[in-house]
Parts: sequence; structure tokens; C-alpha cells
Amino acid sequence: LTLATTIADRHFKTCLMNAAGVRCQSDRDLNALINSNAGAYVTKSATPAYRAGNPEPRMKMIPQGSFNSMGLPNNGLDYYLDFVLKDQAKRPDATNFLSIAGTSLADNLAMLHQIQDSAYNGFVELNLSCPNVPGHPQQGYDFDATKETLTAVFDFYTKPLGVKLPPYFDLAHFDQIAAVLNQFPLTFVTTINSVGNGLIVNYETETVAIKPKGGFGGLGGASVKPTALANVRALSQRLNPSIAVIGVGGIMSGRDAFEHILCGASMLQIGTQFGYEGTKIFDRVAHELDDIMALKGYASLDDFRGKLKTIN
Ligand SMILES: O=C(O)c1[nH]c(=O)[nH]c(=O)c1Cl
Repeated sequence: LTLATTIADRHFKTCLMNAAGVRCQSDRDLNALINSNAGAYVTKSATPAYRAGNPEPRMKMIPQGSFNSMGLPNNGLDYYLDFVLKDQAKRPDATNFLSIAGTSLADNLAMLHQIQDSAYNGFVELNLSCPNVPGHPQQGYDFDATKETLTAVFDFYTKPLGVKLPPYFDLAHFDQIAAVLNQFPLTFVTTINSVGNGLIVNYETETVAIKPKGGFGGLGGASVKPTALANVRALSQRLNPSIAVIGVGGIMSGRDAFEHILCGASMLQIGTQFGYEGTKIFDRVAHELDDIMALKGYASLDDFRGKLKTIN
């Protein structure tokens, strides 16, 4: 059975990869991903320059999953662009993802000009949904700003690009964001980012769990799977077929992977659980998904992608 998948004209040997931000900040992290059975990797969202991020403690693993207000700590675009260019030279047939998250339109455009003018020919994941930069709302919730950004980007950027979206919780918002995205030659959308600005309380000490933003942070893991599946399904139903949907949110097993594909996902990103398990998760989840497909009589992902049935 094959877990292979294709986005645009790029072929991936398996549909499992990491989610941006998890174990992908250093070249040591990224080389571990290269040496794993992940079908691709995505780098930690980059800003133009090195960024220390929010004060610690800024991340907690909780029973329901993960909770973070990292604040975009990263080594700067040059570091990640250098890494992917070196990797591309070594493995020209592999397609990977470079994530960027400028804190202004100017920063995003400057980074994209630098990437456009470089020899990089992989995918860019433009992060419109970081919930943890104090004073900066998640751009994906501002439909006009999103349209303005994509208009400026596609004025010059010609390489394959997708956007990382925040979770939406209203059918009208699915309609509105899809109406904006369908105006642009996007290669993919990645949905969902963490569920923003939750609050974890320490009952014993009567204190918040993390330091930044008075304790508010993004939720990931098992508790967000229903929201993730809804966003994968709703966007798959609304976006032009030329825009692939990459599903992320609550994937811990082959079953979760199967459900994301059934809702329309072409590629799957694993964040929280990858943080727990490390790269062996790509073997475990692939094995479990393969077993499920064998049980159900599916030979490839195309046999069941997007085929979730409603009750008539
Ligand atoms: O605080 C972060 O670095 C962060 N944390 C998230 O949960 N999603 C993001 O997109 C980012 Cl950029």
C-alpha cells in the first residue's frame, strides 16, 4: 500500500511530516527530520533576524496536549534559507517547506524577495496565524489584511507558496477566508495553527502556567482535533481544487491521520505528539495508517481522500 502524496507537481514518498515550530529550530533538529521517515520537513517560522522569543516558562505539555506562547524564537531567515539551499543541493529531488512569519507586511515581503531571488525551489509556508507575538493579532482573522498581503506577495513571488491558517469557528468565516484565498495562485493551505489564547491555571499555586501574555497561549494536541478536522473539511469543500489542504491538529495515531485525509487533507503535519515521541512517530503512524487502509481495502490515499460521508 502506498502513503505517497502529490502537491502541485511535487511528489512525497509519504504524507507525514512535522508541523512548523516543533523540533525544527536548529540544523540538528532538521537533520533528524531528514534522517527520519517523514515525507518532508518544515522549518521553524522565520523572521528576518534572529529572535529570542518570549520569556520562559513559555511552553507546557498538558494532559490535553500542548500549550505555548513561544513568541517566534528562531535563528533568522538566513539560517533556514542557508540550510534548505544546502539540503536542496544534496537532495535535489526532495521538496521541503520553509516557514516565514514576519511581524509586518514589510518583513514578509522582504523575506519573500530574498527567497524569490535565491536558488530555493521548495515550498514556502507563509504563517498568517502566530497567536503569540504581543501586540500582533493573527493576520488570518483579518480578511482584508490577508487579501492585502497576498496581493502584494503574488505581485512578484512566482515559486510555490501556501499559507498557515488559524482555526476558524464560524461557517461564515470559512466562506470569507476561502473567498479571499481562491483569488490567488496558492499551492496549499495548512490548517490549523494552535487554538490561540487559551489559559492554563495551576490549581495548587493559583497561578498561570506560563509567563508571557499573563499566561495566555496556543493549544495543540488531542483536544483540538475536532476543530482541525472541521477546518480541513470546510476548506477542502470551499477552495479551488488547485489549492491542496495540509491537515494538522491532534494527529497522534494512524486513525487520526486517516480522519484528516477523509476530510480532504493531501499532506499531514504532526506537532504536539511529534514533540513527545520524536521522529519514530513517523514510522508508527505510517504503520498504523497502512494497517487501517488494508483493513478497509484502500490501496492509496486517493481512494478515500475527501470522501467523508454526511447523513442524508
Ligand atoms: O509562539 C510561537 O512561536 C508560535 N506558536 C504557535 O502555536 N504557532 C505559531 O505559529 C507560532 Cl510562530
